[in-house]
Amino acid sequence: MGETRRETVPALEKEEDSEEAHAQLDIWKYIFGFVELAVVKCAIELGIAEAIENNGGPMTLSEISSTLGCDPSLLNRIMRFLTHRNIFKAIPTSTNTSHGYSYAQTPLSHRLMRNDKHSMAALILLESSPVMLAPWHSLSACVSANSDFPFENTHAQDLWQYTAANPDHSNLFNDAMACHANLTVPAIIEDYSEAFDGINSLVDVGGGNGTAMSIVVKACSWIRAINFDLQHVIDKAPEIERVEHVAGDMFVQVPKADAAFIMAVLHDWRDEECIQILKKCREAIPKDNGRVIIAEVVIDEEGNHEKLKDIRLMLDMVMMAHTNFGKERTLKEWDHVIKMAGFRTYTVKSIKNTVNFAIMAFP
Ligand SMILES: C[S@@+](CC[C@H](N)C(=O)[O-])C[C@H]1O[C@@H](n2cnc3c(N)ncnc32)[C@H](O)[C@@H]1O
Repeated sequence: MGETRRETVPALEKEEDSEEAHAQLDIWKYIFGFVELAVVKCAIELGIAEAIENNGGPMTLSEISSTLGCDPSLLNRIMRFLTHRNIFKAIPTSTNTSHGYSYAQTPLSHRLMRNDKHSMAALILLESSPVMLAPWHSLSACVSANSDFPFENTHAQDLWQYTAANPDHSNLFNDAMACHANLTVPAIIEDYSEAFDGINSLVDVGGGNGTAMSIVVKACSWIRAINFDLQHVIDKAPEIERVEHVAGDMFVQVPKADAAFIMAVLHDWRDEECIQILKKCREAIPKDNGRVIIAEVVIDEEGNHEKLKDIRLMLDMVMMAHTNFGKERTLKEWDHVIKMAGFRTYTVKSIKNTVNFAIMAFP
């Protein structure tokens, strides 16, 4: 019998092989990265989650397709894709004559409903709209030439001019921001209620349609709130008890209050503009015991929570595509703008289950 010889594979070669194998699979994520967004948008537009919810329980494919007026074989493939990603749950059902599935809601599918308290539908519809997708095609031109801004290059106006001139897009944008507020503000109140202690009046700078302040005044009955935004946004804002809507320009003046709240606004602007906005917030609050509550992402260079870090880095890319100079900031970058705006001191607190932090700045 001949001797069997076993070659020893050097560790480095093994590692390279495994990296190669991972790359071969991982690259598909990037080739078809858009598919998840497109199919989820399709599910929202069809109203699949609403149909199951209105039914009061799981539905078979033929029940969903007849309710929605869809082609059953195409819908079957959509449902197979969505259940594979745990967006809906497929429950095996069998009768004497057939085998199949019933489809049930999951926490993720609830987020695809337009009127659910956890709805993210408007945010998905905004990000998947042709208006917001088109600028991504100009990202490399912007980075290499460092001149053209993707959104402005595509639409000949910046995001704020575009929303002012296009009421439908403005409505979609404000509804999407309301989803963001519904997600983030209760989390801040839950995790950091002290932020609102001792405040009788609060102004939300760039508050959109007032969703954030409607949540705050409900949770903190002692607070009277001002929702401050551009005229065309305020014109469409619904009436909210104990919330006064005020139109204006945050670069000129912010309405006076005991404290200012500013969420997902500063990341739209470059440092010089941020400093200007923060100075206007500082002027709006009392010198001795006022505070500005900044709800924003902090990019953690070290990154100890990979999933959240990934979302924060994606948001930074979104800022690049949709604003002229906007960016998500590291703690060092926040330190710079807050100090340059004349604040004496500040605290930073991460908010559980959200990508946001609450930075409290004191004049
Ligand atoms: C990204 S949205 C954030 C909305 C809201 N704070 C939230 O987090 O859901 C930015 C907001 O800033 C408002 N904004 C932009 N420029 C402004 C200005 N010069 N003065 C006041 N608000 C402005 C926009 O209309 C928009 O509502």
